[in-house]
Amino acid sequence: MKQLLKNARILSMGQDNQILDDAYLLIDGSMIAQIGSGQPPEGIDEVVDMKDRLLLPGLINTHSHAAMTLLRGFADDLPLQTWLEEKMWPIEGRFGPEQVKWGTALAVVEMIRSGVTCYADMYDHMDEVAQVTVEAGLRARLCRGVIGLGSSEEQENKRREAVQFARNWNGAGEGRITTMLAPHAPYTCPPDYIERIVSDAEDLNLPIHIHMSETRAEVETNVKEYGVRPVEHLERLGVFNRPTLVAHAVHVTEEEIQMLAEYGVKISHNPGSNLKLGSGIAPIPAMLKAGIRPSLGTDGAASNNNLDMLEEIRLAALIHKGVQEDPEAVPAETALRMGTSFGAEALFLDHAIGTLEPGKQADLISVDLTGAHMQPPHDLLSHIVYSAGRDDVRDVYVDGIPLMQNGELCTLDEEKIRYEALQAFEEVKS
Ligand SMILES: CSC[C@H]1O[C@@H](n2cnc3c(O)ncnc32)[C@H](O)[C@@H]1O
Ligand SMILES: [Zn+2]
Repeated sequence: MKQLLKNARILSMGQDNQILDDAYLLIDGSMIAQIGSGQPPEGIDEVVDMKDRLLLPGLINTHSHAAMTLLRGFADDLPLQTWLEEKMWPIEGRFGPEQVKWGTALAVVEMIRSGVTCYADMYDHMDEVAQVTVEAGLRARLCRGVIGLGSSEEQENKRREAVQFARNWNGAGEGRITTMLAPHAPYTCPPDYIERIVSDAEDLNLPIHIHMSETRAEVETNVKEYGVRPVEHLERLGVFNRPTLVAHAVHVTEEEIQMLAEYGVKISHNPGSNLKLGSGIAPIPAMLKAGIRPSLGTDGAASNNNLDMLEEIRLAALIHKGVQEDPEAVPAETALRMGTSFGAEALFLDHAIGTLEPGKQADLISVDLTGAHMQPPHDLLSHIVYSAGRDDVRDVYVDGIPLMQNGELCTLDEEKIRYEALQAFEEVKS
């Protein structure tokens, strides 16, 4: 089927950031076939008028725990370890497939509404996450996060489950679902366990996703237990010999940044979560100088407390300017790339998504340009980064399929999801 989105303004985020005016984007099947200005092609099955809308690549959330929407506001204003050990892990221990299913569905509604077309998720009961994602039509890189603090039998069961999930779902949903393996963190997985997971990742030819150097306390504990900081620790365990995406990387030195750059390790910067948990601020300007292209993630809704990628993009553009006392620390264009094309690279999907270019999958969003806060419309990239809000997102397409049109969800029953999610939370709250 051929769909024509016409009368639009288009920000492709390809090599340059030029905006096309009075432009069209032709979708053939699941892919972008043509982008141009002026007279649109003929022989179209469906035409959508995008007057007063800016088309741009879908936003890519490279680190989340979707089902944690059920725990939004459950425990605020605590440091990471207390928050995890005393609040999150006890209630997550009572989560079953129903909690993960409806918590994830709620997250997926929130993400689509705020312009996310692809997300990475690390959690438990991942069959539910994958099923919900396929039904919603979103794209995702999914992994069963494993915490190796239990008996060796428990460890092995979780590892087998993670491998099974990664094998079963890689390529599902007409290729929209891909997978990874995820040892949760150096402080929750013993070294030999991480090594076994690296070897599984090699066997399956899949990337690794892991939390790393999120807090100063984590780094200090790692030094006490293993004699080295987390970056060197994971390097010694062979993690970086695989394509790897690390979440956070807040407490990393210049030398460590150099090492991560040399190994081509991908970074998911989670400014909202890091600020709320008081973890610190990742040295993003130094990473950019070293040639790393950091991506952006929300983390779970219990530490953020939303899944709004436009907010993460704005935070990334603002906080580093403040910390560095340098308004050029993270320019607007870089911040938007962190939420789009750098996100695609972080999920090893840049051959398919991240920019609007012929030959790529039609994963795109439209943003309404008529709001008072979007005037005058002379620098639209600036407005997206510094001014737009999630309610400005009007249309969301993945693989050329509309998931939201004119603010109406096309694939999900939002009211039912809201109801079921609250029920699922009631069952586990004590
Ligand atoms: C084993 S599934 C994922 C696991 O990660 C926990 N989690 C959520 N946010 C964070 C964070 O910022 N750092 C470390 N771990 C986090 C979540 O509660 C799940 O237990
Ligand atoms: Zn996380």
